[in-house]
Amino acid sequence: MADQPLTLAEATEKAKELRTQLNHYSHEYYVEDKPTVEDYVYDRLYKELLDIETNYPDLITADSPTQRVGGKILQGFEKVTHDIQMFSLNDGFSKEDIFDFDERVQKLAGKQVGYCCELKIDGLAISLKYENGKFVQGATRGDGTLGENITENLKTVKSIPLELKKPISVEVRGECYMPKQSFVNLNKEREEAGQDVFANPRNAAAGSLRQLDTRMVAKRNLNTFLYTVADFGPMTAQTQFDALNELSEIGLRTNPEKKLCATIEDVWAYIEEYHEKRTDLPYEIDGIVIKVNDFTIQDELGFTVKAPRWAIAISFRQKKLKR
Ligand SMILES: NC(=O)c1cc2c(N)ncc(C(N)=O)c2s1
Repeated sequence: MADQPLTLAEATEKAKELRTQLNHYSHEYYVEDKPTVEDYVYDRLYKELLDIETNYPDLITADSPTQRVGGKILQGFEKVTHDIQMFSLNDGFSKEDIFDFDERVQKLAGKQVGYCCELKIDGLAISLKYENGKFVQGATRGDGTLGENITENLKTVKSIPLELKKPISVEVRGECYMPKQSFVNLNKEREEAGQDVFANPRNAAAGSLRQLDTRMVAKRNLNTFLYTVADFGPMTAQTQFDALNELSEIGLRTNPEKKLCATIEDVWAYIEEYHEKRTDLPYEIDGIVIKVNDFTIQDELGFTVKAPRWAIAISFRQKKLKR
């Protein structure tokens, strides 16, 4: 005999249980890249939730996984003012530039300092605001002060949690990017459809996030790595390396290739290592970001008009690293 339809009370309880389970599986798959169930298990639970929401539309919540597929046609993107400026980085292009940076830092800090080294993801810089753990606003960098509100589009990016693991209010920054394979697949589709192809994954990611039809964005398989805490809220990290771990603990996706380097020689070894490895990565990088690890020293060094004195980016734009 066909299952008896659920009462509203049963449907409410079951929908809550399914949302929790599906969001957990989604976190494992999209944020941790370590799924513990097969796709068909996820799909079966998803269909069960979709059926309940179809019968009881009032049970649809903002953090339901069914809301990730988009469905809004936006009229445009409102402007967003970044209360905390999204700064740019000074660029270095050679080993000499990196060693000169270290010399300046040591002189200003009055001692040798440790560095947190991270891959420079070739995507689009974004800022994410969470209030009491709920995702409330996503914005582009824009000119660093004025960006565009792309919240609805970022809600379709599966690795951006709609709710953090802790009910805290924070603002974090990172990169939204298109994985290399997704870029190849998208351009193949576009070529077969007689459409212009994207020049590179960065343009493809930027073009995708500019779509006014959120259903289109949902199909582009965009991803993220978060790497900066703008508003710490109750977060307690005192160093960049710990902040990255704390971002991961609250449910945000961070890049696993980070390294704590005690000397600039170790930093240079990391740069050479990833200059070699970059073609094997499933996403494009355009360099390495080197930051003074200790936040107290970062605060002491401060900023020039346009960029922090405590960080530098080395570009991989040219094929050979200038040693
Ligand atoms: N413009 C910037 O400040 C940054 C840009 C980027 C980028 N594209 N990828 C990674 C990082 C990072 N791990 O800090 C930064 S920082």
